[in-house]
Amino acid sequence: MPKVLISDKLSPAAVEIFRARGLETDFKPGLSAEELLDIVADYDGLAIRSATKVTKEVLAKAKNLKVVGRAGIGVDNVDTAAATSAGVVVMNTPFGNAITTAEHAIAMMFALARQIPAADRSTQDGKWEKSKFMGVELTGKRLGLIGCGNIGAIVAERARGLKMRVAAYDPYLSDDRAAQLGVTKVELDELFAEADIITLHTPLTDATRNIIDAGAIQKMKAGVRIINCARGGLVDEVALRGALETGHVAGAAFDVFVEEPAKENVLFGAPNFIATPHLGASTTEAQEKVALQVAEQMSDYLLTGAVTNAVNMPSVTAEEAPLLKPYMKLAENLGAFTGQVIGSAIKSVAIEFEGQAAEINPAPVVAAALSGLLKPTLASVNMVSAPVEAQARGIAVTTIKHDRPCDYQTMLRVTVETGERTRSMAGTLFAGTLPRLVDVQGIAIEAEFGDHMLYVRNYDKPGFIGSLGSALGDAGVNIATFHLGRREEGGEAVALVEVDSAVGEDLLAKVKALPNVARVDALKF
Ligand SMILES: NC(=O)C1=CN([C@@H]2O[C@H](COP(=O)(O)OP(=O)(O)OC[C@H]3O[C@@H](n4cnc5c(N)ncnc54)[C@H](O)[C@@H]3O)[C@@H](O)[C@H]2O)C=CC1
Ligand SMILES: O=C(O)C(=O)COP(=O)(O)O
Repeated sequence: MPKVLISDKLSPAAVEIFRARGLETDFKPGLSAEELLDIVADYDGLAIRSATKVTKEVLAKAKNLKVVGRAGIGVDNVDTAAATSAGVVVMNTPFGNAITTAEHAIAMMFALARQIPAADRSTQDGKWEKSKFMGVELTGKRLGLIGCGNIGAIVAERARGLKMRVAAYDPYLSDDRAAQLGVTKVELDELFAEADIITLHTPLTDATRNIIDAGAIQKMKAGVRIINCARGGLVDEVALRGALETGHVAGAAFDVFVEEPAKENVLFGAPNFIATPHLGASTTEAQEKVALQVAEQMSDYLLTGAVTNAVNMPSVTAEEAPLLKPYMKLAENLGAFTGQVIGSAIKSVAIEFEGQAAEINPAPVVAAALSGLLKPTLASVNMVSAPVEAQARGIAVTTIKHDRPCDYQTMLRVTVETGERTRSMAGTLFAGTLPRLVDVQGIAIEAEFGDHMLYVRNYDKPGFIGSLGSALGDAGVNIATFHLGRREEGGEAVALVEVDSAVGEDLLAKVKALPNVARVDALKF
């Protein structure tokens, strides 16, 4: 049974779900990086929030790991590229904490507008400084959103309810969506020039790092207020400190910092600066939602192969998973067959879907075909890593669906080109689940994929079967199944022989030397 480690403070709901689904579960929130390195090899699944750093080193140790589940949105604490190369699915829960985080941004906006934290401290210190804490009204003010995805859109809706005028800078926001949200789409400089309050809701990327820097602050209205409940690093902290000191920025409220946990920070103690310790997602409701969701998603993947909300793999629904599994196996076998006989660098791969196969979700099947194809040349590749490995090698991948009469109820074909030669294999599913090879290089054949096989290209001449049988028998290799196909009588032919043990180089050379044999390969599936 798969084993899961929860290494961050997830709601106990996650433990309950994992255990109810029959997974062995260890709940160890607050593990140090060293402790994680020591034990991670034992687990098939790792459930985290933002504290655990899933680095290259962790992934290198995690020999059994199949899935990292982030109970939350941002996966910047996971080395997703390294996870993909290691064949580990990374999934998140993109919606469960969005409302809660948007509410935190709104709370920060009120806290800034009315200086609530400072007023609270002063009042409880017995000062009653009524005139010191003059606030600003939010009604009618311009709110500038940088990023208008899930959370930004919720902030926009709430802010419109507060009678604010809302503008958004988000290159990926469509005009229709902006109109639906009642938000004015603006360019970044326009937002900087017009906004009374700016709130950030983008991921941290190369394009968004320091999107608010000293130059940007210069372009802002004097008296602007800035809220960051998205990611540390979106705002240049040193530049902001300077602007808070001069009063050009009238206040800032941050939930996230360049270095976390932020025990020290250049912004701490600056005038009108409010800080919370990455609390955006921390409500009972949100934590229950993300914990439940991540535990269900991870259990589904580990137990059924269903993939939901993965950031590095196409989705496979729970309903699709049982239907797609045999197709993925067939595609992997067809890919593995071609990969083992191709012999030189691959330029392109086409995966064709015919009959009932033309109706299925092709992406996971293509990933499985690529995984089989690349396995003979790459030490460890699976359907998570195969598409990026193919891309990295400049292999062009095409998916073709045919809507035409087909000899079989369902059929997949994998065709690989190297520039010098083309290899093409097709297969079907017997009884909807059993992979069968039905075509090798245009020659009809009907064969199962066995663990050890001999693939012989020969000429259709009398005596071939006998001499091949004797060569194998003399070497003590038992034949399990024997399948033949030929292009025409006396012409090019194919023999696929399933054997009970691996065929060594000596025996391969003997078979190759038999009369009428053109080539022979030992295949493994
Ligand atoms: N403080 C906290 O505890 C939490 C923080 N977050 C963070 O909030 C942020 C937003 O989350 P969601 O709204 O769920 O993400 P999302 O993916 O739904 O939205 C992000 C938006 O940013 C936009 N964007 C991307 N590049 C941009 C650019 N260069 N300039 C302007 N806009 C750009 C995208 O088009 C998208 O609309 C993420 O960084 C997430 O990690 C999320 C949950 C809790
Ligand atoms: O979901 C996110 O992106 C968050 O930043 C929430 O982080 P947390 O789960 O509270 O450590």
